[in-house]
Amino acid sequence: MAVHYCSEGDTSRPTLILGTSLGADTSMWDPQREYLLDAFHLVTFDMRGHGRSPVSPETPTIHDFADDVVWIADALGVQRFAFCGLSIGGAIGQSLGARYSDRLSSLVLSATGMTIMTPPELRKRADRVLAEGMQYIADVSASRWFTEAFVNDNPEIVRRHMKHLREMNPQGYADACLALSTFDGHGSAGQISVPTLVISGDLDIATPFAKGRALADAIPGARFELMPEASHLCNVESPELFSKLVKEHILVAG
Ligand SMILES: O=C(O)CCC(=O)CC(=O)O
Repeated sequence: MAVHYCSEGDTSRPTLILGTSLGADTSMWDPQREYLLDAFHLVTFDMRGHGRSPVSPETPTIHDFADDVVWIADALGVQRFAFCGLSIGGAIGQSLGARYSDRLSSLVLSATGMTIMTPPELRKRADRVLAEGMQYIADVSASRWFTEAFVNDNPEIVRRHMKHLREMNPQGYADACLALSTFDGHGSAGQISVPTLVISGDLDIATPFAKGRALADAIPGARFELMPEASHLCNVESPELFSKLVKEHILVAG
């Protein structure tokens, strides 16, 4: 389906599409511009029901979100692209890797796993935001997304992320929770044939790094990198290291 996207930089460079976490919008990738625009044509997008994208006409699956990424590439006239996704964005990356290897040059799967949380937890979250709105999830998310040190040192950045979460459409958030609740990459990870890097933060409680390591072990030839003193939004907490890992992996993969 048609979703909102931003295309930046020199389109003659390799295209890198960046997929956000649950409850985030394209601004999640602002810290990467400084480090990645010199090497890539950068594309960011809002998932269905997030940011400026419309809510899905039906409850989406992770494959639907992945199909939207291919829709964006088609709309831009891009045949082959690299994809980097974080958390639910990493689940979307797994779907792309297993189903669209002809379109992908390489993959980075960050702060993610073959499953994320449990189906009952995700269904409960979806029910709760639909009943109560986004405030409750905004209240608990700062400590799940960022280390305590980052929250203390960067109150304005954390406030901006929580504001977006609080103000987003509960239906869009609930739909993405339900999509994640039915996703299980155990059966498909072995089918991913593009060069893949898995990145985890060592202090991530939302998607603990053991999940990232297990994902890397399940994908033929995948490499695993553990980021120190980093939590879930490790791209925001340590933009320089995160971007360096992404850039090196994609440029070496070619
Ligand atoms: O971030 C995601 O895409 C899914 C996991 C999540 O929502 C992290 C959290 O529990 O806040």
